[in-house]
Amino acid sequence: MGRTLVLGGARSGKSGTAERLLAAEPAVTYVATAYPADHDDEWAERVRLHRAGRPAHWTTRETLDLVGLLAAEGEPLLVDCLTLWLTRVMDRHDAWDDATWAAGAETAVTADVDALVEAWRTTGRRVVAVSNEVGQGVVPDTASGRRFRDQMGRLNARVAAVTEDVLWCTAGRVGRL
Ligand SMILES: Nc1nc2c(ncn2[C@@H]2O[C@H](COP(=O)(O)OP(=O)(O)OP(=O)(O)O)[C@@H](O)[C@H]2O)c(=O)[nH]1
Repeated sequence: MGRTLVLGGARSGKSGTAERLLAAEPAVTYVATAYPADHDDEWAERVRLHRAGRPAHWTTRETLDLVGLLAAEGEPLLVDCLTLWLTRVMDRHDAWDDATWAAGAETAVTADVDALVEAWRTTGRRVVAVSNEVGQGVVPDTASGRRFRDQMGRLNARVAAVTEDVLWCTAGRVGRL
């Protein structure tokens, strides 16, 4: 049992690292928080390759309901990834615009993040989550980009604070934080 957070940048090897951690499990639920494969052609091809690369006995769930899955008992979960989860939570609450952010979206996003962190902290399942480190590039030139970067950094830090094992992927190599 236990929690593992796998952090890194794009194409750093995060997903493969997370999959290898659970390779010996007899059953795994892969939780895809990304948009469904009909999002666009390039995305559909990526999703197809990811699916083809996963063990055939794994189950795939496409959902944002991480809290529900973490609260339930069951086989290990591989959550890929917290970055798309946050993106879609911000979409759902119309959180990109300054006016809507101030008018209630900040409160709604914060409540969802609080619930996720608490569910992650208290889960009894073996869980591995992948997340992107998005704060090491240039400062985004839009307010919404800077807001996302800040929210993502805080979410990663809050999840890491209640995680036994935090791994860092870069250039296909993995280190332990
Ligand atoms: N909707 C959906 N998304 C999936 C599925 N399998 C994988 N994904 C998504 O694919 C994304 C990860 O793939 P990439 O974007 O290619 O990975 P990356 O972050 O660039 O690179 P790595 O660091 O190597 O993982 C995650 O957001 C997953 O949710 C699936 O079956 N359905």
